[in-house]
Amino acid sequence: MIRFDDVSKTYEGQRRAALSNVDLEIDKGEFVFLVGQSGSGKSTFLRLVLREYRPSRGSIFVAGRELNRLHNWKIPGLRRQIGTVFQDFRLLPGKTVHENVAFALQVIGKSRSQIRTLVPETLELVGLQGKENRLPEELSGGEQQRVAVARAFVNRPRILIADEPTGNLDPATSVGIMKLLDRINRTGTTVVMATHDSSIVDQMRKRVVQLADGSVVRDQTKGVYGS
Ligand SMILES: Nc1ncnc2c1ncn2[C@@H]1O[C@H](COP(=O)(O)OP(=O)(O)OP(=O)(O)O)[C@@H](O)[C@H]1O
Repeated sequence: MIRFDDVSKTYEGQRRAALSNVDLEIDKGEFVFLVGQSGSGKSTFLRLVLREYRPSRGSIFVAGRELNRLHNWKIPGLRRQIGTVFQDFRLLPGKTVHENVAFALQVIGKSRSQIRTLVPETLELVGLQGKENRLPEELSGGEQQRVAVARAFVNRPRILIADEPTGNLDPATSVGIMKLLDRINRTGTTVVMATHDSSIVDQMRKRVVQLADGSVVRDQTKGVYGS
């Protein structure tokens, strides 16, 4: 589903590479934690998958596409296959829970009848039924992150990318969000999650890829946070 072939990325004006010589393959349906110290290259990896940047060297394949060869006009099509969740939720503040999730479908041209089915179904999946008409400010952090997960998943993407999704949540709430991501993963969606949350990684026992200074230094099935 995602393959990096000898990928390096040096940002403009930087001397040191943010990623260097990364070879990594993530199969369909896998759940992978990306760990490593701040600045080790986790977000850079995720941003390359989204084609927010191009690699300086090497090839990246995502959902059957070689990203170096992807025309700019095909980038929205790529991103439709990839749901994203971030630490800071990124909800639209003036819109209700229902509107936030529906908006993700409107922008990709889904019909009103599809939206009428998919949004309630997904809000139920994330446990937010009954809260459809609330505004983000009327929700707890954990609930806001559930909205963000619903928005990322409502289109049933093939890949879900999560960058520190539990970074702003307390431990009990974080466990709830992880159960949700696990459930989404069990539907066949590939999940790649960058995190500093050692207890979550240790509890879940999924594949762990560790980066250090832009290189993969550990790739462990059913891994733990620290080696
Ligand atoms: N837009 C950018 N321009 C220049 N350098 C960047 C940019 N984004 C990241 N970097 C640099 O690339 C390296 C890797 O950063 P990256 O954000 O990928 O790390 P990270 O592992 O996600 O860190 P964190 O855990 O703090 O989010 C760092 O040295 C960082 O300073």
